[in-house]
Amino acid sequence: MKRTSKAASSKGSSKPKKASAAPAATSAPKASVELSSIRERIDGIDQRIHDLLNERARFAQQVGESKRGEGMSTADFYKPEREAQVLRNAIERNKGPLRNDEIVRLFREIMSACLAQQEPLKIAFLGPEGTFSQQAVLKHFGHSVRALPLPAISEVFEEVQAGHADFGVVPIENSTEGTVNHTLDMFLNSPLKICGEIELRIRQHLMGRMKGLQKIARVCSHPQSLAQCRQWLDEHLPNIERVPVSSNAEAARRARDEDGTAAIAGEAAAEVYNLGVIVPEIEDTADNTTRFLVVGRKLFSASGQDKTTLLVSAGDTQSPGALHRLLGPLAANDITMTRIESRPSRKRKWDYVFFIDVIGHAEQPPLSTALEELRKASTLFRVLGSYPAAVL
Ligand SMILES: O=C(O)C(=O)C[C@]1(C(=O)O)C=C[C@@H](O)C=C1
Repeated sequence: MKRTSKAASSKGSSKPKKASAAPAATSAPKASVELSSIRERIDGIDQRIHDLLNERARFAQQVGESKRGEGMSTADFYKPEREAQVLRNAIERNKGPLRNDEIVRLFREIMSACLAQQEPLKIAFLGPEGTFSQQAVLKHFGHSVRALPLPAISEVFEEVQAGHADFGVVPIENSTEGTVNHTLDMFLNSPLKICGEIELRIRQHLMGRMKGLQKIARVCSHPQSLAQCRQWLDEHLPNIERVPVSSNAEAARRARDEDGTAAIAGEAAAEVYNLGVIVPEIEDTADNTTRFLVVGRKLFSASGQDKTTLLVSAGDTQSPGALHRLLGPLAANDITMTRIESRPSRKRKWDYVFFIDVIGHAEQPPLSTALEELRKASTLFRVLGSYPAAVL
């Protein structure tokens, strides 16, 4: 079956192929000698890695001391542009056998631990524990941070703005279901800046305390997740009630506490709420991915591969050529636009603002030149942030 083979193949592909077994009786003593000598080599390498990790940590400490000397605060110690460069360098020199995503994960954790020596960053996210937002926090900042779950996207913005958290992580769009409008609308009135983006492959699992599909009376999940699995639900559970809830973690909690309730959520929720996965990977599109934004209080310098998000308006949206006036300066300066989204301005009816993502950093040409021209052509112009393009 499609689902079973997908899960099996993703596991199988990461396992190294074993050499075919040699005859047991004669080769066993030789194999154990080989094994112990290989393990000796591994112990020696571990010692070197360990020494190098601590040597690296001491240098990172020195960087921290010099930053402190310049009067910087905890949030200022974090340098997303430098971290992106370290990770891109790691990918570039990687010759395997470790995969790029594993190498990136390991170096991410090393930087996370090095930075936490100075003081762990506080990262607010849309909770509770076990949500995809939490996974995004750990993917981007590593495990040596203090992750603060909050009940609403607006509270994530508020906590960062008030300085109670250094950064916030919020979902912005899903490759199957599109924009998270609530997040986009927060930028209309918030002074916060975008400091990073995170792409997370979303694997939705059907989970519960029951074994098969027969005992399921209702399926709970966040509306976005229910929508990402619509076709699968239509096909396999057509007459079962779908209950939208505030988060996937809340759905998992209900599946733990209520008879007949199953949840759609990620692996982390199954672990936190101690549920069995009934059917893995039920999302309708195979590369289902959510993009998250990191929000903070200041702008960062260029990393070499950056994106910029703009909030613009041309005044009367319904006048001839209004959108053309905004996009003209981008086209004239060869700027690549990766996304455009219109939202009600919330000032007048049928009046719209545009959120535009482009390739490049706002302070570097050719984008800086294009933005000067765009500023003149618009009635509302804000750079919401320039930030490193997601590394994997
Ligand atoms: O290069 C710096 O500015 C550091 O603080 C060092 C380091 C690292 O471990 O490489 C740690 C944290 C920063 O976010 C970026 C890089």
